[in-house]
Amino acid sequence: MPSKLAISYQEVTKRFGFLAAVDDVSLDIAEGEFLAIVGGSGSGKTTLLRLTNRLIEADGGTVMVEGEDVRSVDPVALRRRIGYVFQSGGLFPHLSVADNIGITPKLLGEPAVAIAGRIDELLELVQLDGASHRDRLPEALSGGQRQRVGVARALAAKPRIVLMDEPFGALDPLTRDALGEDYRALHRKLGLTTVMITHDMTEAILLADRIAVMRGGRLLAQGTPAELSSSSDDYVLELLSTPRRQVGRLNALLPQSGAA
Ligand SMILES: Nc1ncnc2c1ncn2[C@@H]1O[C@H](COP(=O)(O)OP(=O)(O)OP(=O)(O)O)[C@@H](O)[C@H]1O
Repeated sequence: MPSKLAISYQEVTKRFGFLAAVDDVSLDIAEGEFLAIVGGSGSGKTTLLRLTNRLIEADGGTVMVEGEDVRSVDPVALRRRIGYVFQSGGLFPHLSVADNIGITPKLLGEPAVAIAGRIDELLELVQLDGASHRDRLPEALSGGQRQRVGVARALAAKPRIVLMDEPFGALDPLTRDALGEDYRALHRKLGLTTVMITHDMTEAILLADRIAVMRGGRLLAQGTPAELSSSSDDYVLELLSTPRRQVGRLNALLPQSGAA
């Protein structure tokens, strides 16, 4: 069944000097989809994300968001429509948790009472206890808590699209796993479209509906994990084989009756 597109990259190119950081990329992301972008360092993942909300401008091709060419949309208005979660949370260090979360609604001129209610709702949504967290500064939070606040802030203006740049990369594996699962549940519950960059193919397979693989600015392959496993590209197959190799090694090293 054809679904509406949340984002469509059409032959998009972005150069920095002689380097094509994003090189002729065409990719459609349907509304409600969870897409992971996987690729090595410098493969163009962040550049592609930043082209989506006009943090940078394409040199060639077209980026469409919800049916509109982003060039025809005011960049500030566009950014308020699209949530963005940074690797390190990207929180303002001098603002409390509540003020960090409420900053976009405040800039949009929403009444203070509505913003306070929204902050409570968002803290609950990302499973942080409001009473003990809302007045803290980011420095008084763990990495996982900071990322939860980062997600709450990205959702504050009720975006339908959320872009995430390695949101869970700096966390310990257990927190990372828990946060990934929690975010996936939020994505479903709120009917979001999510584009998440990750270095980790296992995370991509576990969380995303579809995976896009980038290398040297090019989109090498895209599809469900099952579709990617029939790719003819060696790099894609190598990336996909990593989780399986890890499972094999773990199974060999851990006793079968070990903790679940
Ligand atoms: N503002 C910039 N000026 C010059 N070169 C840039 C700029 N931004 C990115 N690049 C270059 O473009 C290429 C792609 O960078 P990008 O940040 O998109 O990669 P990435 O896949 O997100 O990498 P990582 O996983 O390390 O974050 C890299 O070679 C990078 O050095």
